[in-house]
Amino acid sequence: MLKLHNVCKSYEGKSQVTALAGIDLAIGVGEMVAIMGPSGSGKSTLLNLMGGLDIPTSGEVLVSGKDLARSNEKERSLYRRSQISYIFQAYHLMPTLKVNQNVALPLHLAGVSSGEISRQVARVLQEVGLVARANHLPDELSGGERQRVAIARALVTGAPLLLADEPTGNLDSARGEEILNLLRSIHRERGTTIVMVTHDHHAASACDRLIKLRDGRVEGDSALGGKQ
Ligand SMILES: Nc1ncnc2c1ncn2[C@@H]1O[C@H](COP(=O)(O)OP(=O)(O)OP(=O)(O)O)[C@@H](O)[C@H]1O
Repeated sequence: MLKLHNVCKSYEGKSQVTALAGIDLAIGVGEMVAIMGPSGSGKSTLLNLMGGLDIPTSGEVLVSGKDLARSNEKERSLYRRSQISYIFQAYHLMPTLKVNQNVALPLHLAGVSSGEISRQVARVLQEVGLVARANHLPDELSGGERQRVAIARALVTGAPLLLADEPTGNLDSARGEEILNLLRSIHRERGTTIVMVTHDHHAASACDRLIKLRDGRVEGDSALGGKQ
């Protein structure tokens, strides 16, 4: 699904920072992959390149054979809308919209009809166990519930690749476990490919594969059991 060839990313500023220094990786359809590494090792930069939010300084980011690095902004925007969904540590929900409106947002932006939006939103709220909270505002919810809203919003478009940046980073271990179980069941039931950046070894152990970064390079790449 995704192949990176000799990907480098530098940031220009007062001094040049090399965030990624030659990454070679292939991620297959239906994999659930954890990315770990020390602070500053390039994890978020790598996730942004996979999501078409940024382009590398050199190298190729191939999606189904097409190079995102050589695509224009319009093509990358289409890729982001149709292929990618994101979840973040800080949820990034719209505070003035109710749960069902937050989840509906990507479908509104895609111009989907209101009948279809209602059906899809009801379906994903059921999937994440939040039907009873549909008319609540985000600040009336617990952290775990907010992350489940963010997951519902990510699922509603049916994108095949879910990118998650520290999805359990703000949660206690019980709530974190619920989110990991939910991601695992999405992976199993829908076949969604999931790439998750985490600092937490327990979260990583929910995945099938662990990629370790250090100083912008792949330091390790190994298969994990993946909890069933
Ligand atoms: N927009 C930017 N401008 C300049 N330097 C940046 C920018 N974004 C990231 N960097 C630098 O690139 C390197 C990699 O950053 P990145 O955020 O990818 O690391 P990370 O592994 O995700 O770190 P953390 O675990 O702390 O979030 C760091 O040295 C960082 O300071």
